[in-house]
Amino acid sequence: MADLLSDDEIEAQLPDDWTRDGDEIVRTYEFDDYLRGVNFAQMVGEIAESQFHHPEIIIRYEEVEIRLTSHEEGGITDQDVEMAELIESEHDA
Ligand SMILES: C[C@H](O)[C@H](O)[C@H]1CNC2=NC(N)=NC(=O)C2=N1
Repeated sequence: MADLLSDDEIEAQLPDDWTRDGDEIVRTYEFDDYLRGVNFAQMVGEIAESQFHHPEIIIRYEEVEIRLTSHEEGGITDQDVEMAELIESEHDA
């Protein structure tokens, strides 16, 4: 079990363009068309499976919202930050 991060730790470790929303960290990615978003969601799902840490993925027209929290711990842990960083690195690839 990972430890819950403090408010200061969350603020310090949150990757650029991610925001905190209560017990979740959130980012919305924009795409030129719907299917690029769908493909991105698939890639996020593959990362989630590899890390066994699963975000909420909301697919909308030309945008995908990713919401991360650690359910078992009941808040934000370094697993969420690590997932956000992995997603960022894949998105920038
Ligand atoms: C039983 C429990 O659901 C599993 O251990 C994993 C699966 N994926 C998970 N994903 C997230 N975001 N939080 C969890 O606590 C979590 N737990």
